[in-house]
Amino acid sequence: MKHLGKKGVLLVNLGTPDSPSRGAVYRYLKQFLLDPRVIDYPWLPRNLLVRGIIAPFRSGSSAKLYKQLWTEEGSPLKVYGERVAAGVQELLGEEYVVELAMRYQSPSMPDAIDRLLAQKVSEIIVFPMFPQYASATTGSVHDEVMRVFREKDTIPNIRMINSYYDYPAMIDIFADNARQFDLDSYDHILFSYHGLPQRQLRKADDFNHCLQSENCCQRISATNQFCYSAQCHATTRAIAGALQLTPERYTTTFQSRLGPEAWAQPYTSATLEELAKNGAKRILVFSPAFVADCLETIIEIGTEYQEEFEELGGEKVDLVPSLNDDPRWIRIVADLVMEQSGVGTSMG
Ligand SMILES: C=CC1=C(C)c2cc3[nH]c(cc4nc(cc5[nH]c(cc1n2)c(C)c5CCC(=O)O)C(CCC(=O)O)=C4C)c(C)c3C=C
Ligand SMILES: [Fe+2]
Ligand SMILES: [Fe+2]
Repeated sequence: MKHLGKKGVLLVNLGTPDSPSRGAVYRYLKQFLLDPRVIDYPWLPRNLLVRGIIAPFRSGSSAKLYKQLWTEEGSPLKVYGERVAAGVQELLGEEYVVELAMRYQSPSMPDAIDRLLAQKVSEIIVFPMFPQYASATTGSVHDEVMRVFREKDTIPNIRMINSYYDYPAMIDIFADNARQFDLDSYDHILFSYHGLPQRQLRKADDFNHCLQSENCCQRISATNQFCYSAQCHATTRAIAGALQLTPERYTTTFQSRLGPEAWAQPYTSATLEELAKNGAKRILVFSPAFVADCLETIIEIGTEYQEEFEELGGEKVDLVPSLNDDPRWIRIVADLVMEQSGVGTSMG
C-alpha cells in the first residue's frame, strides 16, 4: 500500500511523577500500580492493595527519593526521553512525526496518539523504551495502544516493536560506557535488571520452561524468546562478550522488589551482601533494563546500594551510565524505527 502523508513514531517510556510532591507521586503510583499488567491480581484485591495500602503509604517515602532525583529540568527519565524524541525527529526528518509518551502520567499516550493523528499519519510505529519484553512494561504499552484505538473508527497501520535486548549497536554503547571505568579494579561486576514477580514469569511462560531448573533462563530459544528473565540474561551475555568478561567475573541480578512475593532472583541486594561477606570492596553495576538513568539507577543503585555496601564493609558501588541522550542511542532508535517502516538503516 502506498503511504500518503507522514509516518508517526510513538516513543513510550514507563512514566514518572509530574513533580516530586507527595500528591504527584501518589497519583503516579496509583495509576501505575492499578494497571492489571503490573499488579496482576483480580480487580478487588488490586484496588484494595493499591488504593488502601501501597499508594498512600509509599507515596511519602517515594516522594523523598524523587526530591533527591529531581533536576532543574525535571525527572531524568522524562528529560532524557524528550531529548531522545527531539534527536530522533531531527534524524528522521519531515517524513516522520515523533512524539514521546509515558505509559503513566504525562505526556499521556492518548494525547500523544491524538497529536500524531492530527498530523494525518499513515502509520504509527510504537517504540517501547524497554530493551527486554515484559507484560508489565512493553505488554502494557501495546495494550494501551490497542485500548486507545478501540475507541476510534479509523485505525492506521500500526507496528509495534517488541524488544531489542541484544541489538549489537546498543550493546556496544553499554560496553563502551563501561570502558571509562578501570574494569580490572573491580572485584565483581553486576548486571542488575529491574525485577519481576516470579509468578509473572511463570504466567508469561506458555511452554512451561521458566524457573524449572537453575539455568533455564540462561539460554534463549524459540520456547522462551519472550521471557523477561531469559532476555535479561541474553543482554548480559552480549555486554559481557563485548567486554571479554569471563563468567566468574559477573552476575545477573534483579532489583526493585515490591511486596512479599518472590521475585526474579538472585536479588541485587542479597548478592551485594554475599560479595561484601566474601571481602569484595569494589563493585561495578550495569543496569541495562533501563535506557535512561532514573530513580531505580541513580538513587537505588547509586545511593542506596552504595550505602548498604559500605555498611557491610565494602567501599564502592559504581554505576555504568545508561544510554540517556547519547547520540549513538538516538541513531539506534531512528534505525529501529526505519527498519520497522521498511526503510534501509544506517547500520547496513
Ligand atoms: C525496566 C523495566 C521495568 C519493569 C520490568 C518494571 C516492573 C515493575 N515495577 C514495579 C514497581 C515500581 N516501579 C517503579 C518505578 C520504575 N520502574 C521502571 C521500570 C520497570 N518496572 C521505571 C523506568 C521506573 C521509573 C523510575 C523513575 O525515575 O521515575 C516504582 C516507583 C518508584 C518507587 O516508588 O520505588 C514502583 C513502585 C512493579 C510492581 C513491576 C512489575 C510487576
Ligand atoms: Fe518498576
Ligand atoms: Fe524464563
